[in-house]
Amino acid sequence: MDFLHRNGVLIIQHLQKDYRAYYDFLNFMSNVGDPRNIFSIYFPLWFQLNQTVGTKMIWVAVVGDWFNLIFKWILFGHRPYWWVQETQIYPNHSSPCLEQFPTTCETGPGSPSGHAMGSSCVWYVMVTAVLSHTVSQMDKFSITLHRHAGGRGL
Ligand SMILES: O=P(O)(O)OC[C@H]1O[C@@H](O)[C@H](O)[C@@H](O)[C@@H]1O
Repeated sequence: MDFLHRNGVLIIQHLQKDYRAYYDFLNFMSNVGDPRNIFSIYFPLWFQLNQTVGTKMIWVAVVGDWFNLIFKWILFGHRPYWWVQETQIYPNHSSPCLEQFPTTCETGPGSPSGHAMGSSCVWYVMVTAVLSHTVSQMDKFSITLHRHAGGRGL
């Protein structure tokens, strides 16, 4: 397990160091996808626009959170931010310094990440809804165009 945590820490360091320029973008994506927005914003909003998407949102929140809870009970994984302080694999207090953010300051088990699971589900539902809407609009447009061209005998 230490091998996994150590590599996870390396990936976090890589992202925090080499992708600093994308901080605002990544933080924005993470905040927009925050599952806590489902109940207060996305469900009421999407239910007005499209009941199927709104219902999907609620199912994503309920089923996704339930799965996350079960997986957390099974794995009961460390969070990298406290693992680097507690592990003995870094000699002489040379543990890496990881930057923390408000959403990472949680005290429960960290694996699998509820935020990562929830956000990816929220983004998946929203992106697929927008894509299918766009495709159906394009289909309607091309049918109209085809009929129009056919009517003119082109
Ligand atoms: O399991 P993780 O990654 O710490 O994420 C859990 C948190 O993820 C956040 O997105 C939710 O808004 C919180 O309610 C939740 O506690």
